Amino acid sequence: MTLTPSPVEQLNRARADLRLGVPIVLTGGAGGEAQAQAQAIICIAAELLTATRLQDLRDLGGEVVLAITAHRATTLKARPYDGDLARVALPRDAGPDWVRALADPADDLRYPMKGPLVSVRTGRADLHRAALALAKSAQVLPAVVAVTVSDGGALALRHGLTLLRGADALSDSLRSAPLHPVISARLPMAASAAGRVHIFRPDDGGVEHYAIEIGQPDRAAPVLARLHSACFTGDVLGSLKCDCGPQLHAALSQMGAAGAGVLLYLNQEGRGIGLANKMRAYSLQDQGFDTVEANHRLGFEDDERDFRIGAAILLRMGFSAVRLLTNNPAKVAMLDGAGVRVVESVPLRVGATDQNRAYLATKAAKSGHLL
Ligand SMILES: Nc1nc2c(ncn2[C@@H]2O[C@H](COP(=O)(O)OP(=O)(O)OP(=O)(O)O)[C@@H](O)[C@H]2O)c(=O)[nH]1
Ligand SMILES: [Zn+2]
Repeated sequence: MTLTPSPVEQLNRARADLRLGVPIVLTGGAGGEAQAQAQAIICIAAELLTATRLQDLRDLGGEVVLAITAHRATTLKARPYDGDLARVALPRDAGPDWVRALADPADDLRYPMKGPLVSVRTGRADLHRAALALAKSAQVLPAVVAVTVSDGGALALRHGLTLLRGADALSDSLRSAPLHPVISARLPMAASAAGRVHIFRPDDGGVEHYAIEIGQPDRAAPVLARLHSACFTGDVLGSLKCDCGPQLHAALSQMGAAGAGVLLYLNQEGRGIGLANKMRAYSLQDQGFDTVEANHRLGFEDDERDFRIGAAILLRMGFSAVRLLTNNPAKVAMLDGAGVRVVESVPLRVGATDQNRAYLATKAAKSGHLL
């Protein structure tokens, strides 16, 4: 029936509910297995948990766990029995503050002893894994409080909760939404009077991305291109902690001077973790952790970006080969893997400051960037 939300629409509701602190219900069985179909969890984003909702979860009668990624578990010395994640049992007397202290590393150094933490090793973790992927896509901390329930469908119906069926296969749909062009308009810029901004919107209701086309690049030849990830602090505020602002402006100037080029402005703030989490990472960096360690302590990978989005936009615009302005070999590999041929990697070394020297050195040492 067309009145019923599609799985993608339902996914968006779930993402919004997680950001609100409203519980969602996930059921398994994407592969058609009866055993997995019977699996269900109800979960709430840890950073938004209230005492009342925690009590409601306890009243369901099952074991309440906090699912965290293996990176966060390692910091907390909790055993990640599920490989890439751990399900930490909530002690009976633990309240929302205890949960938040586990999810959020802000006070790790002030209160280092949080354990001993006991990880659950029985039962399946597929749905917890899906819930963590959803939390990342909602740009909240990757930590969810969850209870396994027997009839997820009935529970969701009874309480008017968003239900995600077949959620054990969620990670793929979260990452590969197709995009469609919305509008494009002329924009004269300092770097070039012949600028044009194109807006692309993903079909899954995720954030929009932009393409800035300069001049009239020849679609039959490799185009001078840049995949730029949003950096509010660097691009807008002129932060000295990174090199993003100078890279953005240097790339546009180079394209302006060449008379043609395309710069994708991808809304993947903070290497895909969102601005709030990036500021959490900055706060950890002030405690002495480097950019990679800070991401890990928060429970994220070093880099959560998906550059296939960039490839999809380039292909949609008719560009299948690029001369890519970057110092990041991972961008080259991702584009190549996604069907856009990188004929040349053009270094973009600008914006080194006393304040970002250590940051750039860490990216070179740990993330494979070329100095
Ligand atoms: N999580 C996190 N993100 C950061 C930090 N500093 C900068 N960023 C983000 O890192 C991204 C940098 O993007 P880019 O300049 O496109 O990428 P890059 O990997 O440095 O590659 P090239 O600049 O092409 O060499 C932006 O999304 C910034 O917001 C940090 O300390 N932590
Ligand atoms: Zn930056």
